[in-house]
Amino acid sequence: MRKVLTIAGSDSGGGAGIQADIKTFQELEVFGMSAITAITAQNTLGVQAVFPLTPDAVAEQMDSIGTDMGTDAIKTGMLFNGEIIQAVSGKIKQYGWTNVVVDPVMIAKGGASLLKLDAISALKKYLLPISTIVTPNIPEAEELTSMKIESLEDKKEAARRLIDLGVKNAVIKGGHDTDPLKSNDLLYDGVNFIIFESDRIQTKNTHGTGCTFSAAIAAELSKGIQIEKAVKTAKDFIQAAIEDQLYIGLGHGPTNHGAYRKSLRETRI
Ligand SMILES: Nc1ncnc2c1ncn2[C@@H]1O[C@H](COP(=O)(O)OP(=O)(O)O)[C@@H](O)[C@H]1O
Ligand SMILES: Cc1ncc(COP(=O)(O)O)c(N)n1
Repeated sequence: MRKVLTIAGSDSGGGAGIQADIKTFQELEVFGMSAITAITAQNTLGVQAVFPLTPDAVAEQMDSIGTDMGTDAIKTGMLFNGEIIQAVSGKIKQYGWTNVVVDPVMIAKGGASLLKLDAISALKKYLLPISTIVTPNIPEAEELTSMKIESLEDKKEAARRLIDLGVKNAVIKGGHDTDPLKSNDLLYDGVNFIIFESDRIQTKNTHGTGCTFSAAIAAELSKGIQIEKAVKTAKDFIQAAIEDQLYIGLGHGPTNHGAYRKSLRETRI
């Protein structure tokens, strides 16, 4: 059984953060573990409160994994501040962990800040250079590269700038794109650009899509699967999860993490 560690925030609503990651790991048949960075009081209407943990508390959770179980891949989500980013980066280096997927979570869909502004430089300085892939949405990619993204050419330029920061691969996600019909993601491995196309699903229930997508990439990388194939599976996983709607809560509801495996079972029958 391959093992995957998520280092992220807890979402009491169960649709994003640690909860989305662990559900995704389970569905993709890997053993999920967690180091919690912050506890959020959150539901489909927004984030009501954030309680960050100390960098030491995060580091100790990582030590617990590192000194016993080990991990085949890591996914980082909400890291909240520069001190936690430094602690996480230090531990990844100390244990020599590879297959590091960084979802540079900055702002929740309702507008709440999940990363302090001054932490962006720490993300660029400490974490991206030791990462396998970074998975920003369009506003996050704009923030990391200090440029506006309005076209495919802009996305390509932003992806190049991300690789220049030392990360091996970058995928710029299309959820925030202005295209009303498509939600395409662009992967760049430093040599080739690959577009993962999908139809945009008309729904407000997209809470946790980015968390789920990056967790799925980490799960696949832990199995020794190559980046392009891992991103393809993650894209299929999130498309199925958004499509098979749950209608939970009054606001931006969660996706259905069981939908991808259900669709595989149905195609087998
Ligand atoms: N309405 C939608 N229809 C289809 N795919 C979507 C939709 N919204 C987001 N996605 C997909 O979900 C994943 C997460 O994207 P995005 O919403 O941009 O991330 P984030 O949650 O970090 O803001 C990407 O693969 C994106 O293409
Ligand atoms: C604890 C936590 N982590 C991350 C997100 C971002 O969620 P999304 O994937 O919708 O951008 C969130 N709302 N809460």
